[in-house]
Amino acid sequence: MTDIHVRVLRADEHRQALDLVYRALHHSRSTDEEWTLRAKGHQEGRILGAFLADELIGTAAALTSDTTVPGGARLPTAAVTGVGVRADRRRRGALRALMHDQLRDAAQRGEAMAALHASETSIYGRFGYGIGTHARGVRVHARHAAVRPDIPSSGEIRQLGGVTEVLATMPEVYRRIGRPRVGMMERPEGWWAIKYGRWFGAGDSHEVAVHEGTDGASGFVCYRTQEISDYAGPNFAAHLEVVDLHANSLSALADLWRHLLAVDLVATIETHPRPLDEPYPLLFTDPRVCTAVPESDDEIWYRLLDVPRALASRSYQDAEPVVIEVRDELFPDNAGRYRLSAAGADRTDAAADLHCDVQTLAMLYFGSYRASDLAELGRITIAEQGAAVRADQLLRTEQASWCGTGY
Ligand SMILES: CC(=O)SCCNC(=O)CCNC(=O)[C@H](O)C(C)(C)COP(=O)(O)OP(=O)(O)OC[C@H]1O[C@@H](n2cnc3c(N)ncnc32)[C@H](O)[C@@H]1OP(=O)(O)O
Repeated sequence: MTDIHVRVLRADEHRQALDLVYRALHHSRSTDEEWTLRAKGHQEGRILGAFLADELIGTAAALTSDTTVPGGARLPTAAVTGVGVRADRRRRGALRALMHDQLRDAAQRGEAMAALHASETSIYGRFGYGIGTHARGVRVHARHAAVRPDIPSSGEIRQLGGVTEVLATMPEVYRRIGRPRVGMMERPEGWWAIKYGRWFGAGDSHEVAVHEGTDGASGFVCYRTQEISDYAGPNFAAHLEVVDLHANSLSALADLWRHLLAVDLVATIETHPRPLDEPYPLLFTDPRVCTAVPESDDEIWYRLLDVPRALASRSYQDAEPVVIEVRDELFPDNAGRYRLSAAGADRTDAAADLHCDVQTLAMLYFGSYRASDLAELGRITIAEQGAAVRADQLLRTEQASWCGTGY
């Protein structure tokens, strides 16, 4: 709709935008304490507002970050968050206007991709976002669980104190553990204030335990416990919710679980969404103490903004080359043919073996989907038999891609 216009919000408009998003997502309005934390995470120029006349009707924000891509390179990324449109002004094009301006702004900043957690899967594909990583929560029956004693321990657990120590320590801990998985992202400084500041704010009961190996931090877990029955009966129990967990080895992961299982009076433990290929049952003496939490498992949606750069920045497995033709209506400069080979990716004039749109390319890029499956599902057109299988091999990643950061 033409009478909607989008502009960067001034700092004095940010709280109004936050409350608009909170209402859109059914949260209560921000408290003053929460606002103080949130304000620390806001990045100048990255919160957009959609206006009808002079009335703010929608907003979308982004954090400046980067994402690890196959092969280990890190690509500048707009981590999109805080998207909402007022309930009484929906389906008039406010989101469309916000998304277009936001993507153009990110591209102008030199960001090779935009990324987001989607509230609903039906929204973002039209803007070129495709599912890049997957994740699934794990539920463990703590009273019957024990970590297998033959998994070697590789360090000590140190529990951190209050919010000051946590905020001073955790950014460096996260940096130290590195980026063991494709899809992991840089956590901007303000992210820690927003997330951990809130988890450790007044009236909250979160804890952080850091795993310290011989070379320094190799993992950490942030969790909180909640009573699920009172002291009166014989079955007093608490539920432990893991809200953030990263480890750069399975032995560090096992040690963190030894710590979690040592927390007394806990009946059940549930984790934030984990990588799909983490061999969870094998951590425990009885593999059946854990089950997947039955939820949808798309984690991060990516929009490739600079396709030539993105394709040239990732690594490829050893296989015969394939030429892929990409369509991109919003960023026509991305459109064209690219030759992918074990040596890298370049534009080419050669005939295409496969054709797909930029959304499908994002699904291939992180190795989370096989080209041959997407071809069977009608998302890729094949010009040459065997090309999809070559693309499967070239684009395969060793481990499941996973971000592990909520924003
Ligand atoms: C990254 C994040 O922050 S995720 C959080 C997203 N926010 C929410 O889910 C909060 C609740 N929802 C909202 O605030 C709004 O409904 C929004 C932001 C999802 C959509 O805003 P609107 O201004 O109504 O969207 P807009 O009118 O621009 O619609 C653009 C297109 O998306 C479609 N669309 C919009 N919302 C939805 C939806 N929830 N489901 C399916 N399609 C949708 C529209 O039909 C339209 O389709 P078209 O391309 O065929 O024309």
